[in-house]
Amino acid sequence: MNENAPMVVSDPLAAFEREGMVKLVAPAKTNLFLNIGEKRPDGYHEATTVMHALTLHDVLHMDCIAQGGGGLQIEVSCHAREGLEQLSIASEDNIVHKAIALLACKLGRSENELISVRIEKHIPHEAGLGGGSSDAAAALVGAAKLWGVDADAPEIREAACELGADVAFFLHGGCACLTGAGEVFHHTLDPMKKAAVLVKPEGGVSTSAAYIAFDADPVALDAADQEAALAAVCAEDVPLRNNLAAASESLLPGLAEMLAWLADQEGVEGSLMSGSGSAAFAVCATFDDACRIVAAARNRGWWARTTAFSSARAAVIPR
Ligand SMILES: C[C@@](CO)(OP(=O)(O)O)[C@H](O)COP(=O)(O)OP(=O)(O)OC[C@H]1O[C@@H](n2ccc(N)nc2=O)[C@H](O)[C@@H]1O
Ligand SMILES: Nc1ncnc2c1ncn2[C@@H]1O[C@H](COP(=O)(O)OP(=O)(O)O)[C@@H](O)[C@H]1O
Repeated sequence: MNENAPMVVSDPLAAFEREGMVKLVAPAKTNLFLNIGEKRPDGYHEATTVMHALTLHDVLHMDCIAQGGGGLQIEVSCHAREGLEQLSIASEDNIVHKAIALLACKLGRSENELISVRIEKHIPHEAGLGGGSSDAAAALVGAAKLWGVDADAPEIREAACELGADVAFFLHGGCACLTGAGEVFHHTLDPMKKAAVLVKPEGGVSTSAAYIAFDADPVALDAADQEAALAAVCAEDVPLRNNLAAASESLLPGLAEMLAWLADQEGVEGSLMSGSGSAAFAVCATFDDACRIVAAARNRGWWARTTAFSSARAAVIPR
């Protein structure tokens, strides 16, 4: 090796990372199966879902800086990548901010310190891809690491369940069947090793708006599909169903057309709206099929990209 050759820095941010900082991966998810049931007295709905992590992910950089006073301070900045629309929310409204504050409270932590978080957003928001929930799970894992708290501490899972129905899944990742309001683990499934396409029309769907539209006109799935999802051992065995799709379609003109278009593409083995939408995924026979479908979707003006099913979870990236 030539010792005078210039050093190649593969990650440009690495040069700015302080010793002790933590970098985390926050994967997107899709729901292979989503069966919403009755509304409960707490306002949440019964849900049976099979979630699968995707290789598409956000990246979080977290640092802990000692302060002279003022207790816990949290600063979260969000940076849109890959041409995504900037998420214009205040630091304190970011679910990552809430996650860190909640975990500190549960751990009884009262040090004077600043937790600074920089989120690189690759996952579109209001897409049903769980970006915010995954960021929150990663922030819990990252804060625990910065504070020297065991990754299995029960406070982490408790905080995840309080932050939102989807957050707990991201601590587990891979493919899992969940019940309750979507936060109770039923069983783990063998993940799929397949290429996929994600497509999203302009505009998103608010999760709470989708649930309200669902209550106005509920759709029931077959009991046989519910049994198949609860019994499935592999991700491939899960029937692709989502009874929230009609509600989301009623909220976003153009969504139904996009879902029909995706289902009709050559090389698509199965497709479905992701969670509450507005993104959809298609399982593809080959990576070449996925690339061709992405190009065709972009020609129609939709956001689209290839991805793959993954066994990832929200986790620290080793340095
Ligand atoms: C629909 C799903 C499918 O995985 O997620 P997305 O596709 O939006 O990511 C989930 O059920 C969403 O989970 P999550 O996005 O964590 O929702 P939360 O923040 O907990 O709740 C947002 C709102 O959705 C409604 N909600 C959520 C979950 C549930 N089982 N019943 C509900 O009624 C409630 O009105 C709640 O105020
Ligand atoms: N870190 C974050 N990433 C994305 N959205 C966030 C974040 N923090 C708060 N939010 C808010 O939460 C909403 C839902 O999160 P989002 O990732 O869009 O979920 P989903 O698409 O799975 O329904 C967003 O529209 C945004 O207003």
